[in-house]
Amino acid sequence: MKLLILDRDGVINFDSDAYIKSVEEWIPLPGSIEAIAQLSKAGWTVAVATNQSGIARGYYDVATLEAMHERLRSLVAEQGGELGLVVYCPHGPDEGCACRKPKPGMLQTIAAHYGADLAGCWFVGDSLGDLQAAQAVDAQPVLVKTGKGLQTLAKELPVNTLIFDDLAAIAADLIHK
Ligand SMILES: O=P(O)(O)OC[C@@H](O)[C@H]1O[C@@H](OP(=O)(O)O)[C@@H](O)[C@@H](O)[C@@H]1O
Ligand SMILES: [Mg+2]
Ligand SMILES: [Zn+2]
Repeated sequence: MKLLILDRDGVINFDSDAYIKSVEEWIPLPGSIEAIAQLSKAGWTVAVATNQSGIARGYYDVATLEAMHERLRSLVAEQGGELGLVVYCPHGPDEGCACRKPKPGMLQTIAAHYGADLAGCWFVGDSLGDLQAAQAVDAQPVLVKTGKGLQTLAKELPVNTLIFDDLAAIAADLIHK
């Protein structure tokens, strides 16, 4: 199956060092909603794997987080597309969970949900941890220059990392391949 997995903050929406703490603070990056809709209309299943330590830190609650994801889902639907499974890690960095990136737990959850193989599956992120999570399960690490992407570009990346300007460029590449 054509499965594409996306990080959320810095890939789909603007990120902030102060965390994205409300639906009002959750603002799509230019072209990202259209990109997801076009991919889904072209037969891609688009899923999301996002760290949300703001939950553990008490910055926002699960209901607020899910309202953000409902907003995302409805915006994609308005463009005629369909968003797939959204998986989040609500834990803090010191909790030792299995789901927080760079651990690949969320990618594995998504793959199991769809009965899909992660080998070579594109996982698009803006942080090194996203790329490392992909690498851990032989998925294809893909870096975008939005969000924290330009800072990440200056770090030592997994050798096979693909680099794109933004999610719209990824959609154009995958749809017109
Ligand atoms: O990029 P994704 O995984 O969708 O979500 C990242 C967010 O959960 C937040 O992750 C935090 O990292 P720490 O969780 O504090 O290490 C910081 O980088 C915040 O700026 C960022 O908004
Ligand atoms: Mg991110
Ligand atoms: Zn977790």
